Amino acid sequence: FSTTTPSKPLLAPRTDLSIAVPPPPTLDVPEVPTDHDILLRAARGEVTERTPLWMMRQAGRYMKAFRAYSENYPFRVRSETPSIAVELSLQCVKAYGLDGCIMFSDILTPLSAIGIEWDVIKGKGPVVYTDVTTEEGVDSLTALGDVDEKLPFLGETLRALRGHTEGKCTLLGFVGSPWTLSAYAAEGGGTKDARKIKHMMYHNPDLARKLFDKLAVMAGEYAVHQIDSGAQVIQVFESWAHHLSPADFEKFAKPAAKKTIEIIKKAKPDTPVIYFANGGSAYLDLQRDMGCDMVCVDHQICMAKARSDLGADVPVSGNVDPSVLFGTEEQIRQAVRDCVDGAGGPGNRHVMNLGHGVRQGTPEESVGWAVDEVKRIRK
Ligand SMILES: Cc1c2[nH]c(c1CCC(=O)O)Cc1[nH]c(c(CCC(=O)O)c1C)Cc1[nH]c(c(CCC(=O)O)c1C)Cc1[nH]c(c(C)c1CCC(=O)O)C2
Repeated sequence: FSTTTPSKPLLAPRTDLSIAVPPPPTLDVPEVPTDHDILLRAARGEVTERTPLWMMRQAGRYMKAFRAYSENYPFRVRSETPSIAVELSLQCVKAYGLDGCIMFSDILTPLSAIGIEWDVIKGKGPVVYTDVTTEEGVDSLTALGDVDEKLPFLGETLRALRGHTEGKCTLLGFVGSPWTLSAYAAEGGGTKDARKIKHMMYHNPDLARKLFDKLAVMAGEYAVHQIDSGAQVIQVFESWAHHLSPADFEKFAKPAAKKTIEIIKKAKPDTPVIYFANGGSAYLDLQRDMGCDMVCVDHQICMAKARSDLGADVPVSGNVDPSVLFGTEEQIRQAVRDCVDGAGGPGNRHVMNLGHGVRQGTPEESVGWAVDEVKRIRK
């Protein structure tokens, strides 16, 4: 991987994309690891020689090299400038030898292409400015349209990333699930109780479904565009499943997510799709038939039970508690071994991950221990 660290902050205004010059894709692969595509194979549901891994939010502020950028550029500049997004995606992969590289972007990124304005504010998190809780609001949302025209950085970033990762590791794209995106938009950002989207669901279910449906189509088409641009696996993030009872998941979120997955699989049957419902481990039985290739599991359940709830035939991803990374080296290694064992042993149609994202403040060396341990456990 050839990437660079900024020597001085580039104080570009956030609308200035003139620095968006990605380095040409480099295909100078010095030594080709035989397991370069192990994550892709496992995500397809194949038995592998060991368990591959990547970590949700593996590109993040826990890394000093990442903070060199996050302290100097706003989020949208970082994620919408291909040269920076490429660098931020690769930092952790280079540092730890992860089996997967996920593009540095956000689930909210495509919203601006359908008429929903948003930003990530330092110290506050994501903010959505457009009201989607009214009939007019929902009707005003447009189709995704031409992504290369509306969000040109996306394809550019993925194509450059694929040049860097080819023969080395698997490139992951991702989308937010329709329900989680709708909830983010309705709430206007983070929420304790998702009250506004629930109000819509209970008082005006037809309007709520219309919103979920629009976002389901958008997310599906956006994922297809990512695959056309080089993504080899897609993860669908139902990040706010913890706000949903099993009944509401089944009634509202599941049909919408299934629609997104259906659109992806119809256009790209060979690209594996991983579905992750954060906080949804109490209703894994409802996720058996999402139409995805693999179900990612949060850390509120032990992996052996998750496997049994899902059925042994369902490939799984997850689910080491991200907080374990604040523990000792031995505790971290043990948690990784327990997770591999819980999934039925190394390479048993399992992609190792955390049960949610790497937490801010995680010691950088902890991530290294987790990666090292999973790579040591072979058949
Ligand atoms: C819910 C969600 C969001 N964004 C995302 C999700 C789904 C994953 C999950 O459940 O955590 C997806 C996401 N966001 C980001 C990635 C990058 C790739 C990766 O390393 O996983 C991915 C896959 C970068 C990011 N996206 C964001 C950050 C942190 C802020 C920053 O870097 O400036 C990163 C690294 C902003 C963001 N965007 C969002 C949140 C909650 C935040 C964090 C806010 C904060 O901590 O201040 C919404």
